[in-house]
Amino acid sequence: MQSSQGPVFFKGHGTENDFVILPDPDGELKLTDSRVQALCDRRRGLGADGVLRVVRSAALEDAPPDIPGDVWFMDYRNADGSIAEMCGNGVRVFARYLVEAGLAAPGELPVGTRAGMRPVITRPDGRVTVDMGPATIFGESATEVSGHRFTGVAVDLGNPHLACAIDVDLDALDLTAVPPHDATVFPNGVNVEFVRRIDSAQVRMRVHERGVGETRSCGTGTVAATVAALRADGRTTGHRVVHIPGGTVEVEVTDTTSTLTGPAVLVAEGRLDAEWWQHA
Ligand SMILES: N[C@@H](CCC[C@H](N)C(=O)O)C(=O)O
Repeated sequence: MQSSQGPVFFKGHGTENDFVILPDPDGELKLTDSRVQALCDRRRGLGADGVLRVVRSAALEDAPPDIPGDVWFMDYRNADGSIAEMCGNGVRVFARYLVEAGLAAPGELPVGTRAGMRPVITRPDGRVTVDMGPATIFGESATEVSGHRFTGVAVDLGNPHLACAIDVDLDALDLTAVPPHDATVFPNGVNVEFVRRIDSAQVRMRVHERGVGETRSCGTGTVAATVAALRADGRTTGHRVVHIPGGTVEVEVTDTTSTLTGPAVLVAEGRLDAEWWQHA
């Protein structure tokens, strides 16, 4: 059977935070909320936590002013169609795609995002490191999940996080619903992380992502969680290995920036059916 030919897509993931990648160098695709929702739907679409549109920044109608015109821009959407400023796992998968597609040379490359430029390094072993910029604490807040009240730090990584260092069984938390949060601290919603210390070098984390639900990993979330874990150990800088349900990443927090290192995998490529895309 030959289906009518719609846009090309790729599928990839970073520690099982999965994405549909849509190459759109000249900004020609009309990426509506309902198309994003259909693509990300695990039954009627391809299934993913989010969509990464690959567009030249010069072709973007609403490019942030600090993004040069000649870089590749990661236009990120959550599974519910909402736009987010930044995605730490997404930007690593995005860089892997650029290199595999021959659009960038392996090694160091700059990626434009709504949170600003993010320098990325692709490594021969398949791991990708991204400079996530400063992880800025902008307050303290609280949430309540499974009968427990948790306090945590509000962390800005371009997108908003509430990261709670906790001392209860992580697996016992029900993260099905959006954790309640203070809308005066987080007027645009929030990603909520729960992080538990294993030892002085490692932590475990679970996350409820804004615009998605519980995911198996969140790159910006692992950095926010590291900030909270370091703080619980009386530190503001340091390195942590972060174990999430979808794998393991490494985070370094310094006085001026933070880095995230982990795998980035492409698993498939294909074409959307033109009729499906048109009606999505
Ligand atoms: N999974 C991402 C974060 C994606 C955006 C987030 N859901 C938001 O709305 O801010 C990551 O790896 O950082």
